[in-house]
Formats: sequence, C-alpha cells, structure tokens
Amino acid sequence: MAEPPKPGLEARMTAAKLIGAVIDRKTPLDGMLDATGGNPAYLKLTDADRGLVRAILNTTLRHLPRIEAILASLVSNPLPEGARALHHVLVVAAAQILYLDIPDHSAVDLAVEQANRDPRNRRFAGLVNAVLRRLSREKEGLLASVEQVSPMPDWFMKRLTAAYGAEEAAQIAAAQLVPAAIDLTVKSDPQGWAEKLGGHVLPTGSVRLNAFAGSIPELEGFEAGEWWVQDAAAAIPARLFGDISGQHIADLCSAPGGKTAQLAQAGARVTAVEQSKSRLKRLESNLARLKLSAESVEANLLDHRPDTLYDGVLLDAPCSSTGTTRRHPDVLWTKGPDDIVRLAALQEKLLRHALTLVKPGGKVVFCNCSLDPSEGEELIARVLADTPEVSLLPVPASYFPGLQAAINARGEIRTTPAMLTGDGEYPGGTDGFFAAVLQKSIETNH
Ligand SMILES: C[S@@+](CC[C@H](N)C(=O)[O-])C[C@H]1O[C@@H](n2cnc3c(N)ncnc32)[C@H](O)[C@@H]1O
Repeated sequence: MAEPPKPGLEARMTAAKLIGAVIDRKTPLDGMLDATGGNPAYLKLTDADRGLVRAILNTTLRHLPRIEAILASLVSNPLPEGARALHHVLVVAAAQILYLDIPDHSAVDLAVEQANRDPRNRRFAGLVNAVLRRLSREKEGLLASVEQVSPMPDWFMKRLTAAYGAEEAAQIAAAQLVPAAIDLTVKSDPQGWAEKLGGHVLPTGSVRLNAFAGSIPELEGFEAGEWWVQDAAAAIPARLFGDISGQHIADLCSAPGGKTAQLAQAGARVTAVEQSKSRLKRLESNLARLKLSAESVEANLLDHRPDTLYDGVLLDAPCSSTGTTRRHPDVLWTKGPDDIVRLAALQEKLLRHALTLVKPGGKVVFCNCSLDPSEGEELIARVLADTPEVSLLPVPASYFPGLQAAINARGEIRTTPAMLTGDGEYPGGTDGFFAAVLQKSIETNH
C-alpha cells in the first residue's frame, strides 16, 4: 500500500505545479486560485493549505529572479533543459527557506520527498537535498549577494527604466517586494473609521489600515456597508469629476464596482456597463451590501449606444495591470511586451468610443492600472492630436495635498508603487495608476 503523503506535501506539490503553469505556460494565478473554477489540486486542499499555497506562490513570484540567481550559484552544472519540474520544486522550496516563516528542515524534507515521488526527478533527490541544505546554512550571505539583482523580469525592468529613469525604476521594483496594504474607501467620516479600525487617512481621502491579519468581512462596518476595499490609487479617478451630484454618469468597464460605488455615493445616477456576466453579478452584490444603486448593463461597451448622451463617463480600461504587481506578482511573468501593444490599441479604441457617449461639455475620465506610458500618457497624446473637439483638463498640482508627485506637468495623474510611503507613519506604497480628465467642447457635432 502506498504511504500517505507527509503533512504539507500536497500544498508544496500544488505550489510547484502552479508556479510551472505561471512561468512556463503564462497562466494567470487568479483563474487557478478561483474558489469555484480553480485548479483541481488547489481546490482539494484545506483552507489553511490554500492560504499556504497562496503565500508561497506570491513570495516565489515576487523574488523569482533573485531565487533563480541564488540557485544557479549553488548548482555546479546547470539543470538539464527539460528539468522544469525540478526547477519548480527548487524555487518553491528556496522561497520558503529564504523569505517565509517556515522551518527550513520542513521545506527541505518536503522538496526531497517531491523529487523522490516524481520519476523524472528521482535521480536528482540527492542534489535537491544538498542544494537546499547549503542554501539554508548560507542564507544571509546568499541574500546579500543578490541585493543588486532586480526582482522584476528583464523585459519589464528595461521598459520601467526607459519610462522613469534608473533611480525611480529601482524604487518601483523595490516597492513591489512589499505586499500591498489594505485601503478602504469609506462612505463618510474617514477620520472616525481610521480611529475605529486602526488606520490612517491618506492624502487622497482613503483609509489605510496600519496592519491587517484576518478576515475583511469580520471588520466593523463591512456588514453595514460603510466602506469597501479599494487601493488608494484606484480611488483617485472617480474623485476627479468634481461635483457630480444629480448627474448621469456611465462607468464603462465597471466590475467589480469599486468606482461605480464611489460615483453612486457622490450622488450621481450611475449606469454601470460591463461585458462579463459573472463580474457584473459581483458588482451587483457589492452594491447591494453597500446599499448603493446603479443601473447595470451587460454589454461590450463598443456596442453600447445609449438613447441620451451621458453627463460624464469613466473608462477604467482593461490594461496590462503592471501597476498591481504588489498584489498580483504573476502579472510580469504571464504578460509581455506584445500584450502591452495589444492592450494599448484596445484601450485607444474603447476611449474613442467612450468620447462619443458624452454630451458636449461632458467629462471623460480615462484610467488604468498600468505603469507603461504607451497605455497612458502616449495614448492620450495620440487621441488629443486628432480629436480637436476634445481637450485635456489639467488636474491642479495641489488637488491631493501631499501627493503632488503624482500629478505630471500636463495635469495627468501618474501614481507608482513607490508613492504614498508616509515616511514610515503608515505602511507604504500604492498601485501604479494613470488617469486623465478629458472634456468635450461645447461646440461639437459629435
Ligand atoms: C480594470 S477592470 C475594471 C475595474 C472596475 N472599474 C472597478 O473599479 O472595480 C476592467 C473591466 O472591464 C471589463 N471589460 C473589458 N473589456 C470590456 C468591453 N469591451 N466592454 C465592457 N466591459 C469590458 C472587464 O470584464 C473588467 O471587468
């Protein structure tokens, strides 16, 4: 009879398998970790093991180039080309030893066990044991030896450096090593909620929790619908409309509804357009908890042509999401330069359509969570160049006191994960976001 697996083995095997899917087959983690449609091996695990797998995956992906550099320095002969399964076992074990609060001996034993159980890797079990034991013994020195290795893939580091310069690019790369803080958008009384929940009011008006471990739905105010989780940078675009009380605003690309909720809370009549049925359902249930309402429309926005033009439109377009790597460290391993080109073209098309949906004099707030100028500043410049009836409304430099660095010379918003550090007052960082406010001129035939 086969021996039952050692405790924790299934979790490590699943982590190694999913790391392989991310880095070899560019499969995003979100789908594989979905509580209903996710990877079967993951869904078979207990809740505690699922949490462990997520922690291992996020940590491995956050530090991958450094882990790989350390392993390469310990293996005298490079692993055979086809030994990808072995590579994944090693990186997952190394992530635990180097960065997680898991006993080293357990990470080593379970990696050796994994190698022994896989006929492709059995002959390498001795190597796995020797490499990981040495890694455990020499951990401090090895970590110091890779401090200069960027934690981001080369292709992305090159793009960041070209866009932001070497110094800022390095700061952004360092910021993505730190897991994101929890930010809340509150319906009212941010100071009161910051005091109740143990947090700080950020310059943008969001509340950042000082520390969080546990379950969001159990926090005070969740059930009553007094706030929702939304990164501070993601909460900026909806605030750029100014007073929208009584106006009809369309939130295009709206699910899961963080920005729809902000617009509704600001007193607008909101139409939320979204092409994904399941995501629209999530938006509806989020709004129900918050006791806010919006008309929801399931449609591809390119087919959406309302009878009456809107007073304003918010377009949070599908993008490369390279500003969200603190929460989604798989993004840089599942997307590449071609995706950025494709998504920039799609966003331009969506923006040009969105501009046809507002009344003369109406505002269009365009935003996304990409750090790449081709999806932000350059895209806006291209649209403005051949759309004379549309102009850029600059956001004043003092709009968010304490966050002037996020407003560029033209008055567009550009946040990066290296911003909102609070000088140690609260946990630092924010998502990378781009936002611009466009306005259609009064005299237009469009
Ligand atoms: C970045 S997310 C939006 C996040 C949302 N604005 C929020 O704050 O919660 C982009 C959304 O756009 C939707 N989407 C993508 N292309 C679309 C299209 N052509 N028409 C309508 N929705 C689209 C996606 O399904 C996804 O839900």
